[in-house]
Formats: sequence, structure tokens, C-alpha cells
Amino acid sequence: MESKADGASIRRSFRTLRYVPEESKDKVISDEDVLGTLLKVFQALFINDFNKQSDILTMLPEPVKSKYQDLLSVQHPRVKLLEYRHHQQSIFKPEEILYKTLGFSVAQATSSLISAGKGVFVTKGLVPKGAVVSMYPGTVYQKYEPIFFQSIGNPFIFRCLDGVLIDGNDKGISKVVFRSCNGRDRLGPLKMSDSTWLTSEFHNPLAVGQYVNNCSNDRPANVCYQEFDVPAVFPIELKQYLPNIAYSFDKESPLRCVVLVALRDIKQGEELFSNYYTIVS
Ligand SMILES: C[S@@+](CC[C@H](N)C(=O)[O-])C[C@H]1O[C@@H](n2cnc3c(N)ncnc32)[C@H](O)[C@@H]1O
Repeated sequence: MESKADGASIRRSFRTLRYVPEESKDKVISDEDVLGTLLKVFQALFINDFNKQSDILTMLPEPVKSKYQDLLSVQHPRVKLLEYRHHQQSIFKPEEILYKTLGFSVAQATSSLISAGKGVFVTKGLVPKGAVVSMYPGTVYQKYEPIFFQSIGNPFIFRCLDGVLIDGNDKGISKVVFRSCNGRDRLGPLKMSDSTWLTSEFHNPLAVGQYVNNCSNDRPANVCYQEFDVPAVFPIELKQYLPNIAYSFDKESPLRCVVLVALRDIKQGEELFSNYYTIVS
């Protein structure tokens, strides 16, 4: 169950910090549903990228290559993977892939709120209640890791229930730190996360959640945050679309991600609003 924090705490600051009791564990949708959505979108993006770069295939490790060979042979029985690009002429933009897989697309644009800067809108289609509508990108810091300089004047720090922090700022030192961690964690040709949310050429069209504005009395929240730890079974070749990366490399711990889930059906043209101070109990 959710309730809004008192008005005083909302007025205190607009920083993305949620005051929630430590014992709160509620999730609006199951982890399986979050995983299912991410796999569906990322797999579609991956296949679309085949069409853009045929050489990506030759660079992939053998088990990954044969897995997609099988997948594409099922969809296109007479087409071998290396020939797939020539048979499948259509190349889509990431937002079109999102629309084709989930039935909606989202994007940043000037907020409908005066002086609130940018916001996030449903640009096409309908977001059904309970759908994963975007992701909160950024560097993931454990409680004990240094974030002092990155946090100065930074309204994009998201606090998870267990004190883990996600820095979703796409500028300045935050951007440098994310890029540096991204370079560090590459596995040969395979990237372990997506840094394109730091540019205007997004590879993952869901990675705009840090631009969602705070709700108010006349703009009630239509999305909420939900934490998601990426499971060990997550396909290695799809990690390149994850817009989060751990500040310290640790291959034992799961990567923390945060998704935004629709609290009601959201129509085309509507702006997304979350509650920065959600209390889940
Ligand atoms: C996490 S950022 C959201 C993206 C921001 N609108 C931007 O363009 O960078 C949080 C900042 O957005 C602005 N903001 C968010 N919700 C707002 C609201 N309801 N009214 C006015 N400004 C808001 C505040 O400046 C806040 O510090």
C-alpha cells in the first residue's frame, strides 16, 4: 500500500530521495514480470542491431552465436543467421522497437509543468497499468562507497530501500564516472552496460526514468519506482542494454536496477509523474 509523505517533506527538496521504512518490501509487479519485459525489449533491440552491424555476429562468443542462430532460424526457418541481415531489410529506431514490443514509446521533452525543465512523456500508444514504462539509469553506489563530489547539487541521486544510491545525472563528474566504469567492465567485444543514455543517441529507449518529475496535488503519480536485481541467468549479450553499472566491480553481487511501473493506464501525450517521497508500507 502506498501513501504520500506529508507536504512539508515534499516542499523541503525535489531531490530524488525516497523516505521509506527499511522493512518495506512491497513490489507492484513481480520480479519475473520485470525480467520478462526487459528480456522482450532487449532481445528485440539486439536482433535489430544485427541488421545494423553484421560484424557484431562474428565477434560474439560461439555459445551466444549459436543461441541466436537457433532463435532466428525458428523465426525465419530458411534464413541462416549470417544471411539474416540481407533478408530482413527493416531497421528500426529504438523507440519504434519499444512500440513494437510493448505497444507504447516514451521520450524526454519539455515538461508540462512551468519551470520544471524536462519531463518524460508517452509519445505513442498506451501504457497499461502494471507495465514497466522506463528505467532509472546511472552508476550504482553501495552505502559505503564515496559519492560526495558526485552528489553536490545533483538532483538525480536515487536512494534505494537498502541505502544503495543510483546517480542518474548525465552531466559532469557523474557522466565521467559512468563512462569510466563502463569501459572497465567490458568483456572483449561485449559491453556489460549501456552508456548511450548519456548521449542523444539512446540504444535503450526505456532509459529516461531519471527525468520523470515529482507529482503534486493536481498531477498525481502515475508511475512508481521498483527495484530489480539483475539475476545471474540474465543473458550476457543483452547486458549491453542495461543502463546501470556498479561503481566498484563485483562479479558476485547482482546489479541493482530501478524500473518505473505504471500505476494506471497512461495515454499517449500524458507526462509521467512519480512520487519522490513514496512511502511503501
Ligand atoms: C530528477 S530531476 C527531474 C528532471 C528535471 N525536470 C530536469 O529537467 O532536469 C528533479 C528536478 O526536476 C525539477 N522538478 C521535479 N518535479 C518538479 C515539480 N513537480 N515542480 C517543479 N519542478 C520539479 C526540480 O528542479 C528537481 O530538482
